[in-house]
Amino acid sequence: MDKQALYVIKVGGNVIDHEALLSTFLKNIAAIKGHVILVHGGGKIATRLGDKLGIASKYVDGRRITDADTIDLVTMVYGGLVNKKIVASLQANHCNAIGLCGADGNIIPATKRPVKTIDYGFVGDIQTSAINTAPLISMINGGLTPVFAPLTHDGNGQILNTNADTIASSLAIALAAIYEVRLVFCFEKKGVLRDANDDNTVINKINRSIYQQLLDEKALFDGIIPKLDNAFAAIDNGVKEVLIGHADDVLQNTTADVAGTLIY
Ligand SMILES: Nc1ncnc2c1ncn2[C@@H]1O[C@H](COP(=O)(O)OP(=O)(O)O)[C@@H](O)[C@H]1O
Ligand SMILES: CC(=O)N[C@@H](CCC(=O)OP(=O)(O)O)C(=O)O
Repeated sequence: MDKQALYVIKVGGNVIDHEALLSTFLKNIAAIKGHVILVHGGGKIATRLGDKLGIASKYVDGRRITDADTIDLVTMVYGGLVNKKIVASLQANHCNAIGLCGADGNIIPATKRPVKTIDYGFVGDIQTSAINTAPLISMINGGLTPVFAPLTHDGNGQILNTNADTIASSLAIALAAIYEVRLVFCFEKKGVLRDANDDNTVINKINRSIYQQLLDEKALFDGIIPKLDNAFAAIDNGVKEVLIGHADDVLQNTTADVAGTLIY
């Protein structure tokens, strides 16, 4: 029997932080025909609320250094504020969303990142083979739309902070045996751009050699690099298609006529 399609969709902090963009995006998510898992970030909001609370944010290689105060902050922001607002908004659009983090149903166990030169604190690394897909599959097949906050757990009661792109690609890989998975990264740009400030310079397709070329040309910086690494990890591990595009194009990116950047 042919596998059913599943869209694993990730939305980032710049969209979540923009009321109008987020509202349109969630309307579109609710309109998608077929199975969807939504993974959200929210780094920008956590940074802003942290500043108000006197918890300064520090990133190394795109990953937040997560000390004891910071893990409490991100648990509140990602697992509470952002996750519940998204779920309520999807419900208002008649999409039967259910809010989760990696600890719920033990779906995403993780290991605290070992200290090498950098101590990332309470940051979790995922082993894709450890993901428990059974509760997710029953939710999806039961008509629910799981909405994941970027939090995992160590199995001993400790919540861990895990990058949302990594959660999305790990879930996509874990579910690729069951579904035909398309992973869609949604952000505030039209795709991977030749010139990061010009939305008219979308690169339609990127393979590993083009990726290396773009790195050599210094056309890529900041979060787009780990996003592409997660995209290639997905493609290398059974995910059928990976797209990087604008949040406004999410509906189009669940069709054959895609907008943005295709990773192949
Ligand atoms: N060539 C590029 N094309 C697109 N974005 C780029 C490029 N180079 C750097 N970037 C930056 O990468 C960011 C996307 O990564 P990130 O901030 O982690 O997004 P998100 O929070 O949505 O996951 C963009 O907002 C942009 O500033
Ligand atoms: C460990 C780590 O860095 N976790 C991320 C999780 C949030 C995230 O990924 O948010 P965006 O998708 O909006 O960037 C963080 O705290 O920033």
